[in-house]
Amino acid sequence: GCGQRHRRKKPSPAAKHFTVVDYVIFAVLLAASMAIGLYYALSGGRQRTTQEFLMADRSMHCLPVSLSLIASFQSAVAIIGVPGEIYTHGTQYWFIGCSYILGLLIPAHVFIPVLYRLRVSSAYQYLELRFSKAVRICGTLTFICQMVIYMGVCVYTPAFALNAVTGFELWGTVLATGLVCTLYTTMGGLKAVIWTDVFQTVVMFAGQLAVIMVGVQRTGGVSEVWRKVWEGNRISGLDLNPDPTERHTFWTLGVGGIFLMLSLYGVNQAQVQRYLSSRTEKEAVRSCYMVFPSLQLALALSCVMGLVMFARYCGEDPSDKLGTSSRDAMVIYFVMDMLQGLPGLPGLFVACLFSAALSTISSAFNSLATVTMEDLIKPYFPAMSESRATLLSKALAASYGLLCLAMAYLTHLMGDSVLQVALKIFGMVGGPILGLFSLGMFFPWANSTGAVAGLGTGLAVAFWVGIGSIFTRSSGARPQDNSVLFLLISQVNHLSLFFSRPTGLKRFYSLSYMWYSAFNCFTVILIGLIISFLTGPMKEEDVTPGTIYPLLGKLLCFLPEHLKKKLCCLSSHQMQPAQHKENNGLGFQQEDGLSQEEAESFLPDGHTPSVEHETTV
Ligand SMILES: O=C(O)CCCC[C@@H]1SC[C@@H]2NC(=O)N[C@@H]21
Ligand code: NA
Repeated sequence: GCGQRHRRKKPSPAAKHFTVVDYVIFAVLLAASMAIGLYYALSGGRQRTTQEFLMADRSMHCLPVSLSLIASFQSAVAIIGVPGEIYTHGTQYWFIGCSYILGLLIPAHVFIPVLYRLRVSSAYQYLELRFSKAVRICGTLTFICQMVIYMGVCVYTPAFALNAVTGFELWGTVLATGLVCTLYTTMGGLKAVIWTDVFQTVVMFAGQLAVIMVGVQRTGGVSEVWRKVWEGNRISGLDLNPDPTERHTFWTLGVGGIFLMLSLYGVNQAQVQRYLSSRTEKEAVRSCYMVFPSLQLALALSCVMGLVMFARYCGEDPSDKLGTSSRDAMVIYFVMDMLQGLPGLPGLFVACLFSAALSTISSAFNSLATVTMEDLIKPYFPAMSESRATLLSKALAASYGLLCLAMAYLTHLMGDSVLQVALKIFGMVGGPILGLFSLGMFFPWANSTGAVAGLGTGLAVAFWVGIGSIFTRSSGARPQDNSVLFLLISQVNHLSLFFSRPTGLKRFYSLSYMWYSAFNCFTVILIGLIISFLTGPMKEEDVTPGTIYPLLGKLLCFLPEHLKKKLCCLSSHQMQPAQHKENNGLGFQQEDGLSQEEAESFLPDGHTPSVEHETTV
């Protein structure tokens, strides 16, 4: 127990109410977001071209880009799910912070240089350059599925949690959030999405900080909180258990988490679009570096919030007070319990919750509209006028908004821990996409057949493990017994009993969901290489310049040049040098000139330096 010195009075019953001030603060958040959307709809180029609407005229500075990068994948799921995780299982999850080092360095020095120099708008254009149009379409469709499901979770989470505790109108909130977000994204384009992300990230941090400060103060101060948390052994040590079915260890979080980060910050369209909207490549790399401290802060705030919550309730089960055993709803209960009687603070936390949700959903809308436009429509309608293309992009953003509301309802049927649901989605779908890009960038022999076969196998295995894990109770979220999904599964349960009889398969299903990204990534690469060699590997000269990252060359950089050339059978010219004015290897003219510093990177005799020197880490 917590060694409580005195019998604490039972917290007041669950029904917490908002004062008018709280609703006003929530309304101010929505209005401010709308205002930013309107501003960018009426200023600059007034969102008349897809270059502006989808790529922010490639003019962004690193500060807004870095805050927008964090906001894109830090939604209400983390704000609610992480404290619930720490409350229940202790601070083991905090070790995911170790994965942020390589999880951001590799995107900064591998993925950004390759993708930025190809001057693409959609990350999946890379797949056409490296492989074929078919591979690009498969990548785009996979990304669309991933983000549509993820969006549903992000819209549903804050509304559900608030409704469970405060009676906050559930579907009215989902509708309000979805509509406001759709409006400012459709009106203001990527510029509005990035600047609302900046504003919403500030609100998000402020809300969490307020809860922590009031919570510590009301739970008897820092030392009292530390004592209770320590005695409740919620401070987890370094768990070096190598067992891959162990849910959270240093390996699943610190190493498995790297692949999760690479799938998000390396190849996910939402993040790639932000890198590509930067003024120069160096600005994009800088924004990636700047993500690190803010991401660690976001992680720390949500973990500390979980510890303060533990100090307050000492591991008590909330179900009697709340009517649901969901830890996620308990976090809201804790917040309302702490902020009760401080007018405006509950409203600030609600604004924090919805800022987290809005900034993620708007990034998803905009990136979905971009890839649909660039990958699925433009190639078939090359003659489409700029104004029609922009109008269509806006219509797409709006329709994705409505689709996301439908997905929110589907989330109603999924497991109970939203954090686990979100991380599983990233692992099951983001992992194979990371594998596809890695196959293309690091293995010159890989061909299109191998890429498609690899992706297909990777997704099939990913869903096999993911769905299978729902049967085996050990590894992850279980749908609530009354949920439709559960009833569906229990119909086939006898099948699963049949499957899960051999321990091997049961162990396979029990793989920690934190390994999904790595496991699925390697499956795609392995199958992709095998099929490529079986169907005739690609030759070095057939590979489009600039689509290969000379991994071998980098790893063996200590070798003398001539040895490297012989060994890596890949000379450094494979890596696209910084683009020259007239042609960017894509066959179409570059809309805008190079930035000053990129232009200066050319040597006086016009020879473009081999990228080796430019991208040395
Ligand atoms: O918050 C969400 O919407 C999804 C859960 C967190 C996604 C991953 S976890 C590692 C990285 N750190 C973050 O803050 N978000 C991503
Ligand atoms: Na967010």
